[in-house]
Amino acid sequence: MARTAPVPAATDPAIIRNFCIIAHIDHGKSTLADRMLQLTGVVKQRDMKAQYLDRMDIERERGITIKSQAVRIPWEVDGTSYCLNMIDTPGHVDFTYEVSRSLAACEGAILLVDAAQGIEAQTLANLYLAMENNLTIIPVLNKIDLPAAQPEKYALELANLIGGKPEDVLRVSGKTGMGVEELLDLIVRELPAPVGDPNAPARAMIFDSVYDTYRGVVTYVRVIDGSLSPREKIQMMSTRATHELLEIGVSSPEPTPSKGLGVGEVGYLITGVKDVRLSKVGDTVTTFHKPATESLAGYQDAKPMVFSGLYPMDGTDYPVLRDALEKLMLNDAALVYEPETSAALGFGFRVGFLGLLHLEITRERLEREHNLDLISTAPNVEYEVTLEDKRVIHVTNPSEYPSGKIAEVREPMVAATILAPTEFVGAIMELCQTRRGILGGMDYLSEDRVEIRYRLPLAEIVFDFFDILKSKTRGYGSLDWKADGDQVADLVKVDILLQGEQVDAFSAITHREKAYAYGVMMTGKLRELIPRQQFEVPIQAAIGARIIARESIRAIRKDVLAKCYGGDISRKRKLLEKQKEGKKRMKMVGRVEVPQEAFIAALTTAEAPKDKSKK
Ligand SMILES: Nc1nc2c(ncn2[C@@H]2O[C@H](COP(=O)(O)OP(=O)(O)OP(=O)(O)O)[C@@H](O)[C@H]2O)c(=O)[nH]1
Repeated sequence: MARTAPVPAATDPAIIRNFCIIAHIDHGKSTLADRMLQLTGVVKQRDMKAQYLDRMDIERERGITIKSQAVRIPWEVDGTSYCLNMIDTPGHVDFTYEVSRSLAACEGAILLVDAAQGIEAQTLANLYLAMENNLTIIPVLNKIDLPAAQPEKYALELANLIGGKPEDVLRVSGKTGMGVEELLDLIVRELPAPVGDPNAPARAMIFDSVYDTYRGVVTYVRVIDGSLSPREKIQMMSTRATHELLEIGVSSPEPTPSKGLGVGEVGYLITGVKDVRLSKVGDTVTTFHKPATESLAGYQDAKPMVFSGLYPMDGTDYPVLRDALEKLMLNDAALVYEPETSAALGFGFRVGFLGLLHLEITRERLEREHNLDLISTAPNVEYEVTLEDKRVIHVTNPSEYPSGKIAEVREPMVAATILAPTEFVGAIMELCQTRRGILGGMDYLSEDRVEIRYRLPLAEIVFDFFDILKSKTRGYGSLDWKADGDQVADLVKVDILLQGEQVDAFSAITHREKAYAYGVMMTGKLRELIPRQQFEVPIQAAIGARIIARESIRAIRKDVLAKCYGGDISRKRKLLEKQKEGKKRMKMVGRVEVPQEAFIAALTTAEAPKDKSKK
């Protein structure tokens, strides 16, 4: 990596401005950030690649930002050189905690809204987070170069939302660069300079922590009080663990060592630790020799919300999966896992994620970076089960759900915000109602757009809720949610049995009223997916000993030689060999042969089986 001369220790806080850009997904945050880097000469034209800050391949391919980064940008206003620190925030709802820590590192936020789309659910969620952190907000309309842009309409919407005049809403285009210089000027003029006590014991907040193969964990911090210097011994206030500061520096945007970081500054620390868990987002860094007594507010441990079993398609890949998860964990403090076994799927892991996107990204990284083929079981949430003897257990896997003696079950809830054009209100309410939602309130943002708030069980939205919302609102609906306590729920475990044998991978915890629908759906699906055997195979769905749905696969003797007339023995042998090959990929459930594909298809296709009369 290219490194320039060390930057001096401690910049005068009066010339520092720390800001982030907050926006709904795809409203152009990364493009605007790129344009700023280019305009200020931080990144040379020839080095510019689209979305400079999105470093991970998957991020770039999917066009989403997962990990935040901070970049120092010089900008001159009225003859004074200012030092702007731009902190990039992840844009997806799964990473709300990381967003909130990035915001806490700033004094101000650019609230970026697509001038052709208007305010969306994450615009609001991020705005509320920024307000909770007392940030100064600069409203900006982006993509005004688009023919479909309606700046007048949405400037009014924004002004109504945060107070102020529509004409004060800046209009820019991250694509053409229009308005971006004015925006940089506005950042200097409108945002307050950081304040802190330079003589107090050091306190710096970690807002990001990433694992780098060559340098170990790189920790991004914002100094609140005091200062940090190279070679100093630092201490993490949550764990009291101490590390030596091997390198300290700023990103501009390549890592550039500095002689220290003072009040209000943003930079990175390298201590040689190899596990991001030792340097957690939200934690306070202080020095060992002059430790602060009080850590900064807002620290919390990442809490997994969604659990899924991950199994290698090929059982011999289990050690590869184990090593891959171990490696990934160094890079992802939110990931938790433990080994589990399934009679149907073999050896695997139960993995906890922040949300569905986190699950998808993790799975994709495992498959891509470690060349693995994986099966993931249907995602579920964590239930708190109180038994009759008062013992409390936490269930993240349906097969661990106790079969009786349950006093109470509690399920996690979320507060969801949905934004959509008013014509879809009926459809959205219907969807939320069928998902056991309770309407919290409704506000009109403008004549034709409405914000609807629901309290919903997390289990009802983790799987396909967003996709259905999108299709019911013809793509216009947006969703954001955050954890909102828990509630007592009437839940049951539905088991699926093949010829009387329970298949653990298909068990599900559902609301009592939905158990029947799940049973019918799963038995129907399996009837289509499992090939006929030489005997009849009953497929049943059961709650405890009570059968709630039943299908059966009729018996057939599959004669692979039927097509072989004539006496060509070598051809016959080939066919028999082929049949044997196929058998290897079969799993035995009791006497029933189930192709691996049937498991995967049953676990991955969410929709109910097609009309059976066609078969
Ligand atoms: N016409 C036009 N298109 C833009 C502008 N800014 C961004 N885009 C396009 O909008 C899409 C999304 O832009 P990104 O910069 O990736 O959006 P983002 O907000 O960073 O997305 P996330 O990282 O997923 O939150 C891309 O296809 C951009 O090319 C703009 O000013 N004008």
